[in-house]
Amino acid sequence: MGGRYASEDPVVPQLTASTDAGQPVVLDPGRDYIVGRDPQSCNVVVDDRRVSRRHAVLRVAADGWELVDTGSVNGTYVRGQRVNRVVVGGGIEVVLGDPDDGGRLRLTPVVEATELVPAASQSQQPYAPPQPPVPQPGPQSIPQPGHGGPGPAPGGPARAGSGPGRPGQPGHGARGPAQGSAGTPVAPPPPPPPGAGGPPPWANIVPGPMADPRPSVDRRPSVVMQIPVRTLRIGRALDNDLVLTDLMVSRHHAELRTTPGGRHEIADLGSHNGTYVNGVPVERQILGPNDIVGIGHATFRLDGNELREFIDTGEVSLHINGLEVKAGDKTLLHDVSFPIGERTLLAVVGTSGAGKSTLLKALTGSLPVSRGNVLYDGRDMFAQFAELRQRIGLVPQDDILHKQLTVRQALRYAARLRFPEDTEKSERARRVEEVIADLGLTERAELPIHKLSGGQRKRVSVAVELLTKPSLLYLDEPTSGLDVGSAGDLMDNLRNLADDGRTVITVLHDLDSAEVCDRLLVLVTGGYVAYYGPPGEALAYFGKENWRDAFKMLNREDGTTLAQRFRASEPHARYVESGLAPAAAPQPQAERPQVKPPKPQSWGSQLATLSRRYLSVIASDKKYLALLLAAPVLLGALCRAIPGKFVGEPGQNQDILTKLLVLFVISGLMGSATAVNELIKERAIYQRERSAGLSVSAYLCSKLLVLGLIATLQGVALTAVAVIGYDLPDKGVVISPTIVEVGIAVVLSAVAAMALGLVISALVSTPELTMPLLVVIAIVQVVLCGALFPLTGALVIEQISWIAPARWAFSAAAGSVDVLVQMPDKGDKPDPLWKSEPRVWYTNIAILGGQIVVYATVAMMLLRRLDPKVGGRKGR
Ligand SMILES: Nc1ncnc2c1ncn2[C@@H]1O[C@H](COP(=O)(O)OP(=O)(O)OP(=O)(O)O)[C@@H](O)[C@H]1O
Repeated sequence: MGGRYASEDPVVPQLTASTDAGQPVVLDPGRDYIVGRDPQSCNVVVDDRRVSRRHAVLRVAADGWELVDTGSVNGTYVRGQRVNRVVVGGGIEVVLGDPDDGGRLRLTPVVEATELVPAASQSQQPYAPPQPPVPQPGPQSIPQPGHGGPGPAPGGPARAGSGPGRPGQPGHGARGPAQGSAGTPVAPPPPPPPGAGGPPPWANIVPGPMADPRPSVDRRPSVVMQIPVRTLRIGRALDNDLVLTDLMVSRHHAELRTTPGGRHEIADLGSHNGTYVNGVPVERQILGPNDIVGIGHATFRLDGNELREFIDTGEVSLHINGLEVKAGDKTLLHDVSFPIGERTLLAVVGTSGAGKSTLLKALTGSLPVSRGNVLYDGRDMFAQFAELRQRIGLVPQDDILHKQLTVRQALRYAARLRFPEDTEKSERARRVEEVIADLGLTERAELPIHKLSGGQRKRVSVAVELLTKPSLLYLDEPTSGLDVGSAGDLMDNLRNLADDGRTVITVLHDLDSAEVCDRLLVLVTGGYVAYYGPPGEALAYFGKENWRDAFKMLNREDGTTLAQRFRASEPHARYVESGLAPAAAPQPQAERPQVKPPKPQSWGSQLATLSRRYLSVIASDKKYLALLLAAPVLLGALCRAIPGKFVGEPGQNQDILTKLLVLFVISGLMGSATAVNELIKERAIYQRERSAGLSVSAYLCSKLLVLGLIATLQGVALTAVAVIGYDLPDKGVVISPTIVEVGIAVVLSAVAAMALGLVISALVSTPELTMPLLVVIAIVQVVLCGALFPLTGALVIEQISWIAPARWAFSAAAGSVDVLVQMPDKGDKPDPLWKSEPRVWYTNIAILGGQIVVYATVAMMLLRRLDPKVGGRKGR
């Protein structure tokens, strides 16, 4: 069996207790051990005068080994915090007698050496070797209990503290090392040797017990401490009373205060990621006995005079109960229920249009569900989504990367955006290097992402998501487009990520990749579950020899029938029913208000980071940069090539309208062309970052700022090349020399057209649509600028022309160069906007400025419509 320890006890391991002096002591479960200064009466001696003679006791409790302070004078400390009781979990260091330099005691569960044996011996003797099911026609070939069946079902016999967990890890009760504690690394199960027959060794290991539906903070707290009489300040900085070494936590995050009436209140100290009570962000709130406080990856609960703390290191279970998703009258998912244990890799496969992406969207809160719920570590995920969304990582199908940046640059910008503003550069850099190493990207860290292979690029996307240490990692078809080798490597990476202590759920189109998964969910048309269980048993369940035949059958048969058949089956009883918590019956849910994601960074900081990243992206694309610089020069020269002057014989200058027209068509086109693709091409990045707290306005302003700068430089260059050297009136309408006035109109025309380009970019659903729309804008600008025919009094056309930046920019410049004086009088009614009067010029310029604001606002509204409607569920 997997997870076996040196002890006879199937669950609780022996414990090594080591101090700075003397030999480590190995303790067997089953009796109590006294820790203290007195060598006569103590089993574990800590030789320090501040340690009490009999200071604490070490023993096995329901949640594994615990150390309980037995009323010592100077106290017991974990990470500087005085504690009454500590759960050892995967290993912990406690300090006795003084928080800073007291006697150190390291407690580490003993893992048998055979747990870490190399692949060959593992594969010969798998952890819980199932007999490969014998494929036989018809669903009756489902393996029967006790006939080579899998290990204990989720929530069944493998209950907390009474059965094996995942291979190579301690039993449930012995898990959950506190963050920052000296956890014992456990080797993931190795892959089977090439060519080895039968299911892989992990195929039938039931991932984690789930029978106890209580949250981990109740079931297996990492630390239990006395609530201090005074205020307890919680945060990342070392000067806090309770230090959380978690980059999602602000330096001074929250305070637990004792009120004069003896009650306890949690108060947020202006943290970036928020303080939550029962999943809802609070500024301050009196705590009741049932309230769960969430701060970063930590949860707290008051229990009498004790404060229980649990650090979510990723080892949490998930129960999906009766999920139903509707779009209008159409039901996209029908009663989807399954449990997922800790450290599980789940593959979601199915027929085309079966609802795989819909399930992922529902689970990540981007699509409302109409029935059912999801329990994350025993907590209603949708009700507490504001807090729990921070534990979710999502790798969409499209890469969430700026491909021009290097791997390291992309990760550093992502870290800057996702971690609280008060994180040090060095802290972020450390985490970036960790994920680079974890994903095997060290060799490629300085390469631009576009030079990486598809599989490597996907790993960078995964690395971005891992920055914040999510407990749940979702991936949408990560292997699509990859060759078999790269897909296999990527799946091995996912396998390792799950083994390292998180739940990984991936949609797959390729069944070959699913073999390394613990569980397989097969969805069929209509959003029905046709199978949930180990991948190795699926074909036998369907009574087919290969997946081609299985899918033929799944496509042919009705979804309701397949779902009914599965509900009546042995795998359903074994892998679904027994794993669902008793209180998990599907419930219709009331509508809940949407809670905005926390903003880890202030608006200004986001703007600065986004603008810097955008500039880096442009600067690293040398060809694009060269084009941006060359365009105004070449097009300005073209404008110059048009015969005629800006100032000629009064009443005789035929060409002035043409020259001005071309000048403003070019400026408008340049402005729109740079912007029209900008939002649509990075929509996947935007949507992912948005759900992680990106501000829409900061994002849009970063585009306006950088593109506005480009448009300004291009407008100045265009004016210089096209106009310098020509005679202009000595004085402008308002500003002299006149070329400055013309330049202002050109620049504003380019910037307003850029903002209009952003509207289009936010509006379209695919990049292909932008080019036709760009052509439409260009033509509208030409026709409606006023140069081709008189607009004044032309009903409808005149009003439509108001939306064209060229209409106002052209008019402002026309006033500056005295067009009404220059052009021949053809008897047309003179355009009142062309008058060389300050009031008219200011009006033209002000409307151009207004257009920039209006177009930017429209683009922002269009971006906002991409936000998920609710983070969780909607009313029926
Ligand atoms: N907003 C919607 N309104 C109506 N039907 C929808 C909506 N979104 C998805 N659907 C339908 O729901 C079904 C499931 O779609 P989904 O994209 O989840 O399937 P899928 O299994 O991921 O498909 P594929 O494997 O082809 O990507 C499809 O029939 C799809 O047309």
